[in-house]
Amino acid sequence: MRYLTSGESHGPKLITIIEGLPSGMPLLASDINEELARRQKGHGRGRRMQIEKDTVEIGGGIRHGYTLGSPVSLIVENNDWKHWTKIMGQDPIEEDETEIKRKISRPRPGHADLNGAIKYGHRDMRNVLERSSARETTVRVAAGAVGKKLLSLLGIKVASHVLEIGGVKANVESYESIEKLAEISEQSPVRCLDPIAEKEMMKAIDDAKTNGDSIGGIVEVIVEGMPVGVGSYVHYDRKLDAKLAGAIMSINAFKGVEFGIGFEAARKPGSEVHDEILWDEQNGYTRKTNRLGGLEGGMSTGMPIVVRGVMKPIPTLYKPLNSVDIETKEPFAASIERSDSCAVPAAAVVAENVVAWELACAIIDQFYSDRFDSLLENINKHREYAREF
Ligand SMILES: Cc1cc2nc3c(=O)[nH]c(=O)nc-3n(C[C@H](O)[C@H](O)[C@H](O)COP(=O)(O)O)c2cc1C
Ligand SMILES: C=C(O[C@@H]1CC(C(=O)O)=C[C@@H](OP(=O)(O)O)[C@H]1O)C(=O)O
Repeated sequence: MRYLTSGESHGPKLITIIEGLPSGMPLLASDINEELARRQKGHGRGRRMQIEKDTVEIGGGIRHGYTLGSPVSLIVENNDWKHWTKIMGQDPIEEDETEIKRKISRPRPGHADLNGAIKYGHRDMRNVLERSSARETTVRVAAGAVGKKLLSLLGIKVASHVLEIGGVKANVESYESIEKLAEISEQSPVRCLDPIAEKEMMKAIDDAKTNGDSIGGIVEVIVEGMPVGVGSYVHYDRKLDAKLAGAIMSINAFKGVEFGIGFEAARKPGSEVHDEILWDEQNGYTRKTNRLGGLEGGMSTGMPIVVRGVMKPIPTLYKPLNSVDIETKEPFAASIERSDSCAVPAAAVVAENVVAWELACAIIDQFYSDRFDSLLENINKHREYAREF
């Protein structure tokens, strides 16, 4: 299964085409819109989120609430486009339209601007920033929501929460159930399970905004119900942990990823890292602990998958950073019009959906069928086989 996306941040629309979904899978626009609305929330977002109200139009691939097995195309309109029709217009422009032609020649530190301009030969860096913007995560979430729907129909649940913002850590040792975790994080303006940390996180975001600064954080995605043995140890590009790490790292501003106890493993002896194997009649093989986050040898262990990602602070700051104008080569202090001061809560939703997509792809690869009903049958047979192994 794969998807491509197209669209610029202030262009008319964002589009994704998903190929490889089985036929006969229930799928509604509302399944996707729910995830899109979740991505738009969170304390610390800028004015753009008040302009947009992301919903999908289904361009093809679905009939009467079920997938057809043909490519599914999803389209999200940019409400902001109406303010940008001249600057982002697709037709050639006249020589004297200087206002519209004004080029962005000042690269913003921390963005794709300078490297992208050099790579593609753009002297107007708008040609870079429009596509490198995290606006594109809208349609990545739309595709991820389809993956998440497929997983849920197979009994696999995905949820996320925020562990840290601007150095404020949530005190979360355990969670009651994945449903409860999803419910509590959904109610929090920063998607945090710890009510004390939640308030401190919100204050940290407000302080950063007041100071013209920005802050990052850590998000955690948890997956329950994955069958054992998905992914593979036999070749590098079939390793499930590598795919999940790539998916997290592909989110704008993400700079690190870890599974289970993650980097802490470097500081502990093996006896405190590896998960002892247990067996009982009802469940088959399980683990005494889940320090390795549900992954061993590039495959799922059947325990919950626990993956975390680190988001750097938003690079566009009201407090200007120094840069160099590519036309004059003169230094300047970057000034900006609008930006998020913290997008960690929104990024948790993005992380949840890119993880769901990757797992859905791995499941389709392994239990392949053109039909959803036999995909479900294949996975259930595998679950039974693993239990009796
Ligand atoms: C949900 C989300 C919202 C973001 N909003 C902004 C923003 O308002 N302003 C900004 O400068 N960067 C924002 N970013 C981060 C930039 O898109 C990102 O840092 C930039 O594209 C450079 O990519 P890199 O940080 O991965 O190297 C956001 C990222 C995410 C995931
Ligand atoms: C539009 C979204 O996020 C945008 C991501 C972003 C960036 O540079 O990544 C910059 C901002 O764009 P704008 O300058 O239009 O306000 C954010 O609002 C979104 O998440 O839907």
